[in-house]
Amino acid sequence: MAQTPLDLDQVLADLPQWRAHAGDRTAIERSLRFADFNAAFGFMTRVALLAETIDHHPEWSNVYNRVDILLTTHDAGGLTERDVRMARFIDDIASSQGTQS
Ligand SMILES: C[C@H](O)[C@H](O)[C@H]1CNC2=NC(N)=NC(=O)C2=N1
Repeated sequence: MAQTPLDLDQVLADLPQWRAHAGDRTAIERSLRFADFNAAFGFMTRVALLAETIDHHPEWSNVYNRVDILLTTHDAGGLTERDVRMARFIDDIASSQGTQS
């Protein structure tokens, strides 16, 4: 579902733990480190359940206890409220489970 893209700087101003993607797409990124693979995969499972619920999916990779996440809305060619909602959800979980790396 297409939506009007949000301004990158305004999104980042509200999400201090996220950074701008340094590529040719408008996207935000956050890297997290957990205690171990079990904790990292548990986090990914919780995010995956939200992703299916709101039909909005992160681009991410996992190596042992590390999860690198990129958020953007492909359908809109930029950032939308769905990315902000996903980022806030991730921040909430990470504040109790993960650490920034
Ligand atoms: C058909 C389906 O609703 C779309 O492809 C959804 C699925 N998940 C998505 N996830 C993300 N990150 N961006 C999208 O534009 C998107 N679109």
